[in-house]
Amino acid sequence: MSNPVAPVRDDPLFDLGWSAFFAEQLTSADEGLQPVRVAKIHRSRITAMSPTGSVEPVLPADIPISHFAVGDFVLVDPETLLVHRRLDRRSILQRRVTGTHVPQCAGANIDTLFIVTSCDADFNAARLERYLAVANQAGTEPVILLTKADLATDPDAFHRQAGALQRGLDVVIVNPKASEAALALAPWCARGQTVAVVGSSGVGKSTLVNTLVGSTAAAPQLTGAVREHDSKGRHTTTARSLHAIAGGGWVIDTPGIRSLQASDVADGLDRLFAEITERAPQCRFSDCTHAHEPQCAVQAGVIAGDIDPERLARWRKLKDENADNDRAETGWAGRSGGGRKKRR
Ligand SMILES: Nc1nc2c(ncn2[C@@H]2O[C@H](COP(=O)(O)OP(=O)(O)OP(=O)(O)O)[C@@H](O)[C@H]2O)c(=O)[nH]1
Ligand SMILES: [Zn+2]
Repeated sequence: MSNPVAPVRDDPLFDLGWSAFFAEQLTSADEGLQPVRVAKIHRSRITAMSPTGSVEPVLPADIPISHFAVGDFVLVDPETLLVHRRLDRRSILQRRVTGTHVPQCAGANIDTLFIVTSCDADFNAARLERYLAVANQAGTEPVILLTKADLATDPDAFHRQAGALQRGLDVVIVNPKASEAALALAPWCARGQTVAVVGSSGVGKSTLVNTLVGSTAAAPQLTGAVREHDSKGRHTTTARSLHAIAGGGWVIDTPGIRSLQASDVADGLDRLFAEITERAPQCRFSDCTHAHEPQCAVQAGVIAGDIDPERLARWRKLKDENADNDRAETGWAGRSGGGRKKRR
C-alpha cells in the first residue's frame, strides 16, 4: 500500500494503536491530515494523543461531544488541530445510561477486556457471564483475571469454574499488587494493544492499572496526568483516561467502563452460550425457548448431562433481559418520531 500512514512497525502511530483497519479508511481527501487518539472526554472538549504528545483537538461546532469516546481515532488538521472526522471503530464498549435508552460509547478500539474478579465471595458466574456477553458484543477479546488467590484456599477451583464459562476463554491468576502481574499480562499488552478493566468494587482494578502503568504508581491519582492549557491559558493538570502501559500498549480506565452493565448483548450471548446456541437448530420449533417444548435438543442435552441446567437458566434470564432492553429501545425510537427499526 502506498498510503503515507499505512502502519509500519517503527511508526509511532503503531504505538498508539493504529493498524491497517484504520489506514484502510483513509481516502485521498484525508491527505495531510494527522490521526490522533482520544485520551480524555471533558465536558465540551477532548484531549488526544498524537505521535509527538498530547494535543487538544478543536471540535467542529456541529458535532456533539457524545460523538467521541476514549480510544477513538480522529483525523485533525496538523496546523489548526480542527477535527475533520472520526474513523470507524474496531470495537465499541457500550453502556446504557439511566434515564435514557440511547446506549453511550464508554470506550472504543479496545482489543482486550480484562474482567477482574477475586477468588472469594465476589466470584459469581452469572455476573461474569454478563461481562463476557458485553465483551463479545463489543468485539473485544475477554480475559478473566482472578485476584486475591493468595487469600484463597483453593484458587484452582475458581480457575476451573471461570474457564468453563466460555469456550477458549483465557483465565489468569494474577496479584495486582505484584510487579509480576505486568509480565503475566504481557501477551495482551504488547505495543499498540489496548485493554480495559471491568469488575466489582474492591477486586483490585485500580491496583492493577497502577501496576501496569508502572513506576508512577507511587502517585496513583496523577497516573497518566497531562499538562494542559485551560480556557484561560493557564496550565492545569488533569488525569487522562488512556494510560500508557510501561511495557507497551494502553489501558483505558474511565468511570463509564467501571460501571458497565450488560445491555444489548444478543450476539454476545450466542458466543457465550455456544453449547446452547449450537443445539437450538435441532429443536423441533425454530423459536424454541428450551423450557417446555417437545423434542427440544437443548433439554435433551441437559438430560444427557452435556448442558449445565444452571447455565440454561442464566441464559434464559439474560435473553429475557435483552428482549426487555430491545423493547424499551424500540419504544423510545418510536416516540422520537423516527419509528425506525432497531439497528442490528
Ligand atoms: N492480598 C491481595 N490483595 C489484593 C489483591 N488484589 C487487590 N488487593 C487489594 O484489594 C484492595 C482493593 O483494590 P483496588 O485496586 O482498590 O480495587 P478496585 O477494583 O479498583 O476497587 P474500586 O476502586 O472500588 O473499583 C486493595 O487494598 C488491594 O491492595 C490480591 O491479589 N491479593
Ligand atoms: Zn429447544
